[in-house]
Amino acid sequence: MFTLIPFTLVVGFIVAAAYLFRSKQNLPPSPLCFPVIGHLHLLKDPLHRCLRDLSQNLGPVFSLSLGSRRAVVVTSASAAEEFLSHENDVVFANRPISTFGEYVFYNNTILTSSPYGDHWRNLRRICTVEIFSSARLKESLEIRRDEVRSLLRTIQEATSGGGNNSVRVELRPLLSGFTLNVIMRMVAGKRYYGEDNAEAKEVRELITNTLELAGFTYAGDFLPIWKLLDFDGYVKKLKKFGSKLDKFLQGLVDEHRRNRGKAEFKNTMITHLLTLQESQPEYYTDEIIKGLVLVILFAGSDTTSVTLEWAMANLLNHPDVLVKVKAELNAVVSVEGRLMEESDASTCTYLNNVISETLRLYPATPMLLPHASSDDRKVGKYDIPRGTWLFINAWAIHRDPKLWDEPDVFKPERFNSKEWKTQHGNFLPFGIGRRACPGMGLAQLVLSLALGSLIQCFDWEKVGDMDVDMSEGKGITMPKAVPLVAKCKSSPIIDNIVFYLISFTLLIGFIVVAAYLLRANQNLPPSPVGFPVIGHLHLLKSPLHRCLRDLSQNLGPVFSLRLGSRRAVVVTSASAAEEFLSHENDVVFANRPITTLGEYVLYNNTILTASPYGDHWRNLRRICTLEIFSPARLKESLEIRRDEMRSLLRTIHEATLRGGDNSVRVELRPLLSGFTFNVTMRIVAGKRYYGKEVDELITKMLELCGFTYAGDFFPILKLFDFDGYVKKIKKFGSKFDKFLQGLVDKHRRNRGKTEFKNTMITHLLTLQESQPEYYTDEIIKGLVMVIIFAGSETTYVTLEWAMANLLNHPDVLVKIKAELNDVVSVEGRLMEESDASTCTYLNNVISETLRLYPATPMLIPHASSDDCKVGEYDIPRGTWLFINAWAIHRDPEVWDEPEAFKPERFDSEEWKTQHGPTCIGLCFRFIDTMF
Ligand code: HEM
Repeated sequence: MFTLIPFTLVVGFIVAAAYLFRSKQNLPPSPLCFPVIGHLHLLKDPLHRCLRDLSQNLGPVFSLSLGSRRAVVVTSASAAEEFLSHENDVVFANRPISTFGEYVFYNNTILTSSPYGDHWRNLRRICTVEIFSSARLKESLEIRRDEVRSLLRTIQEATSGGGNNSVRVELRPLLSGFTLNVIMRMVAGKRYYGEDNAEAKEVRELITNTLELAGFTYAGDFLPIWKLLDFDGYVKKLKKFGSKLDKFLQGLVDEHRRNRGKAEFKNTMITHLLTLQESQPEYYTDEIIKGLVLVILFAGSDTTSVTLEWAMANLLNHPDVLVKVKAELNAVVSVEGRLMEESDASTCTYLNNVISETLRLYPATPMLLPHASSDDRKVGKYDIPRGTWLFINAWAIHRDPKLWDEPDVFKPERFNSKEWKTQHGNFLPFGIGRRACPGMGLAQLVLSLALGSLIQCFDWEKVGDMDVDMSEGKGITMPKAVPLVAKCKSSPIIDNIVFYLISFTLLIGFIVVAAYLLRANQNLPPSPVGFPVIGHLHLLKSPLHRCLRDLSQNLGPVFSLRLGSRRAVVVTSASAAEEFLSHENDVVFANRPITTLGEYVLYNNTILTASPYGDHWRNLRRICTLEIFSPARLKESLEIRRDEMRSLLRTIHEATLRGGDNSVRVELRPLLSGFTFNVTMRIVAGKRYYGKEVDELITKMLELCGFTYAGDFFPILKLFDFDGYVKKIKKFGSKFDKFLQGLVDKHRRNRGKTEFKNTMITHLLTLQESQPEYYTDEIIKGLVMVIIFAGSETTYVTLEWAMANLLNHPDVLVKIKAELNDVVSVEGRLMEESDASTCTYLNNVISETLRLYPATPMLIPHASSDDCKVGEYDIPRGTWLFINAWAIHRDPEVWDEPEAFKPERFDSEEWKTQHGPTCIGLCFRFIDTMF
C-alpha cells in the first residue's frame, strides 16, 4: 500500500501530461474522470445498458479513459457505419490485446483476437473454405439434422412421463448441449453432451471455465501494474487454465492424426486441416489448427444457444406469436407429415422474423467484439488516436427510438415491412465490416432448424402466470439472468401421427384436406381414395409390380399415390415411361429417393445407385464406365468370366458323373449365384470371397433393401425408432463398411502381388494417389458396393428364370442346343463370349426372359428434382417415380400374346422398330455391358 501511493502520483502525473498533450486533439466528449483509473469506476454490469445510459448525456460517440487505455463508445447506427465501413474499416479492423488472449488464445493469434493482417486473412480464408463454404455446410447438414432429432427425442422422453399434462423442461442445458454437439461434431467428429464419460465431463467444464474467464473487464488489461503484481491471482489462474485447454486441444489433434482412416474422423475440420498440414507443414502448424478449433468452439456454440434461449423466452411471453409460427410450420412442413428440414427455413418467413426480432432485442454479443485502431484517424469531426479500443453498442442501436418504432416491444412483423428492407444498417447482431461474423450463415441454419423443430413438435407454455423474467445476466455472450424453464407437452403433430396410424383423428384429417385444397389447383395424375396420414400405403401388397398393375387397370397408365408424407407417381405404359424418362424430362427425374437405408448403409445416399443427379453422380458414372465397363477393361476381365464358367460346368459335371447314365437333381440357385458373385468379386477385388461372412452380408442387405420402411414415409417413426430399424441398420451399415474397408486396406498393403494387380480396387487406388481429394476411400467403397449388388444379384436371378423357362419349353431348349451345335460344338470346343453375337436365338431367349421376368420389375425408383409438367399432369418436386417395367412388358396393346414365352418375337420385323417398350436398358443401368 505504501509503495502504491507514490506510484499513483507518478502515474497521475503522466496521465495529466498526456491529457495536456492530447488537448489539441478533438477527441469525442468524455465525462469527468479520476486520475489513474480514468472512467473505470463508471463501468457497471450489464455494460451495454450502462454505456447506453452514459450516451444519453454524452451523445452517440463518446470517449472513456480506462486506466491507461483510451476507448471510444458508439451507440448510433450511422456512427457505427462511419467507423466500420468505407475508408475507416481497415484502421479499426484490429482487436485489443488482452491478458486472456495472451494465455488462452495462443498469444492473441487466433482468428477472433488476431490483429488485422496477412495472418488474420489466412485464418479467415481457411475458416471460410473448411467450415463455412456451401460445400462444407452441405456436408455437415446430416450432423445438424441428427443433433436436432436427438434434442427432440430427449424432450419427447421427458414429456412422455407426463401423459396428457405438460411437464417442466429446463431448456438451458439442453440447448447449450445441442449447439456444442453440433459444433464439436463438425470440428472433431465427437459429441460431448448426452454422453456420460470422463472426457465429456472434462470438456463441459473447460467450456464453462472459458466463458467465465473470458471478457474484457480484467483490471490488469487497463492497469498494467495490476497484471504485473497479479493481486487477484487471475494471471496464475489463466496460465493454468490455458495449458489445460491446450492439452485437451492437442489431444484432439493427436487422436485425429492416429485415426484418420476411421469413419468417425473422416470428414471433420481437424482431418481436413491435417491434410493441409502435410502439404504446407510450415503454415498449418498444430498451434494454428488448435487455434482454429478453439475459435469455432468458442465463437460458435454459446452465441447460438443463448439466442435460442432468448427466442424461446420471447415466444413464451407472446403466445400469439407462438401460434403464428406454429401455423406457418403446419402449412409448410407438418402438412406433409414430416419434420422440419433446413431447406424449409427459406419458406418460413415468420419464423425467420422471430429469430431476427430476438437478435434485435437480445443480440448474443451486445457490444460486438471490441475493435482497436491501428493508426491515428479522423472519423467525422473527431480525432481517434492509434490504439483506441472501439466499443460498438449493438444492443443500444437495436433499441434506438429514432430507428425503431416501439423499440422495446417484441414485434416480429416489423421485419416484413418495406421500410425495414431498406434499413439493414440499423441491424448488426453479427457486426459489420471486415471483422463481421463469418459464422452468420451457419448460425442462421442452426437457429431456424432448431427453433422450428421445437415449435413444430411440442406445445410450449410459461410456468405459472407471471411473464418469463427477461433480465440479462453477466457474460461475454449475453445470457438470460435466470435459466429458462418452460412447460411442454408433445404437440398434436407427434401424438396424432402415431395415433392416426391406428385410428385417424380429425386434426390430421383436417391437415390432409388442407393439403388437398392447397394442391387442388394442380392437375395431378388420378389417384384412388386414400386415408388421412397413411394415404394409399394400405393398398400396397406384395408383389408390388402385380399390385400396381392391377391398380392401373382402373386408374390408367399414369396414376399417383400418397405414401405417408411422400407423393409417388406410378407409370405402367411404355409411352408414358418414355415421356417421363427421356427427352426434356429425363434430367428432372434423374434423382433417386433419399432413404434411411441409403443414409446409413449406402454412404449417406452418395453411391452411384442412390446418389442424386449432378456432378458427383456424373463423376461416379464416368469412373464406372472407364474402370469397369470400357471395352478395354471388359477384355481384361474376360479370362475371369471364362474361368468361373468352366468352374461352374466342372461342378455340375462332377454331380452328373455320380448318376452314371441317369440324370441327377441339381439345385441351380446356389450354383448360379455363386458363379455371378465370384465373377464380380474377382473383377472388383481379385478374390473369390464367397465365404460365410459375405454370404451373410449380402443376404442381410437383400432383406433390408427395398423401399418399404415406414420411416421413409413417416419421418416421425424414424425419429423415435419405435421398431429399432434405424438402430439395426446403423449397426449393419458399420459392419458392411468394415468389410469394404478391409478389402481396400488389403489392396493398399498388397498392391504389388499378382492377384491384386488388375482389380478395380487397385485401379481406383492408383487414381487416389494423383487425386486423393476425389478418390477417397469412401468413394472406392461405394463403387465396390454398387458393383457387388447391381452386378451379381440381378444376373443370377435372370439366369435362374431363363433356365426355368427353358425347362418349361423343351422345344425352345432343343432349338438353342441346335444353334449352339451349329456355331460352337461343330468346332469341337466350348462356347466363348465372342460366340454370343452369332447365337441369335440364344439372345432372343435371354431377351424374352428379361421381358417376362425383369430382375428389377419396378426399376429402381426415381425422384423429381423440380416441379414439372409431364403430358397433361403437374408433377411436384420430390415426387417418387415408379416405372412398372414388368407391366409394360406384359401390355397386350404392345405385345402379342404377352404372357406366352416366345423368344421368336425378338426376330420379327415389328420388334426391330419397337425397342421403346422393353426396359432392358433402363433396368440394367450397369450390368448389361458386363455380362
Ligand atoms: C447467433 C449466433 C451468432 C452471433 C449473434 C454472432 C455474433 C458475432 C459478432 C457480433 C462478432 C463480432 C463482429 C465484430 O467484431 O464486428 C462475431 C465474430 C465472430 N464469429 Fe460470430 N456470431 C454467432 C455465431 C457464430 C458461429 C456459429 C460461428 C462459427 C461456428 C461464429 C464465428 C465467429 C468468428 C470466428 C468471429 C471472429 C471474426 C473475426 O474476428 O474476424 N459466430 N460473431
